[in-house]
Formats: sequence, C-alpha cells, structure tokens
Amino acid sequence: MFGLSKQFWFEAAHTLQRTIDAEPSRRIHGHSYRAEVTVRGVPDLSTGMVVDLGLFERALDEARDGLDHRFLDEVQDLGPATMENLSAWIWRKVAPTCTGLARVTIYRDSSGDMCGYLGPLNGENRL
Ligand SMILES: Nc1nc2c(c(=O)[nH]1)N=C([C@H](O)[C@H](O)COP(=O)(O)OP(=O)(O)OP(=O)(O)O)CN2
Ligand SMILES: [Zn+2]
Repeated sequence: MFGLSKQFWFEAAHTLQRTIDAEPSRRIHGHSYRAEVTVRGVPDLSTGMVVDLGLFERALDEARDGLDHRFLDEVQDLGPATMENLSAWIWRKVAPTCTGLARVTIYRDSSGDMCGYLGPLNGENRL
C-alpha cells in the first residue's frame, strides 16, 4: 500500500471568535496556508502509478480556487474558519474525484500550526 500526496498553497483572510487573544482574532486578518492531500492505493501494474499526479492536481484545483484570496468567513459550508473546518471542507470537495482519499492536512508554516483530517468517524454523517 502506498500513500501519494500533493500539496497546494493558498492565502486567505478570516475572523475568529476565541476566548483568548479575542480582539486581534475578531479583526479581519490573513494567513498563508499549505494543504496536503493524501490518497492510499496500489500502483497500477502497467502505469506504475497509484494515480497520475497530473490528474491528482486537477482534482485539487477547484478546492484551491474556492479558498485562495477569499474571505473565509464567506465560504459556503465552511463554518468558523479554523484549520479543522478547512481540512474537512477540502476533504468534502475532493472526495468525489480522489479515489482512496486518506488524509487532508492544513499547515500554517509561519506559526508551526497543523491539523489533519482523516475522514468521517465510522462513516457517520458527522466530522
Ligand atoms: N484549534 C484551533 N485553534 C486556533 C485556530 C485553528 O484554526 N484551530 N486558529 C486560530 C487563528 O487563526 C489565529 O489567527 C492564530 O492564532 P495565534 O496562533 O494565536 O496567532 P499568531 O498571531 O501567533 O499567528 P500568526 O499566524 O503568526 O499571525 C487560533 N486558534
Ligand atoms: Zn487567524
């Protein structure tokens, strides 16, 4: 079994309600995000690939377009613009076209933050 990953980068603004550092978080501010999407699979015998990286990239384009240079508070179905919700949102966007989707990880490299989403719990209709 192999894990094949592709990353993309996006810049976005948001606000956030928090109990600490509440005032600066409530103001509109921005972050540079890196997203990593991983699929699990076995390489096809003739191509040697789990999936062609070019096809993989196409599957991620729509998700990136929906987030890059956006005000995340206005992105539909995202909810509060946390890294948790961003990883789950990307999962929902790419799942229909990414066979074997295994993990979506969001990184904020400037602050060393990261969050990984491994899919819904036991196929339940919740995070
Ligand atoms: N569990 C989570 N906690 C927090 C998240 C999150 O996505 N999941 N996000 C934030 C905020 O986006 C916040 O802006 C970052 O907060 P903080 O680390 O306190 O801020 P910095 O100023 O150090 O971050 P920079 O990226 O360096 O500006 C908070 N909590
Ligand atoms: Zn923030």
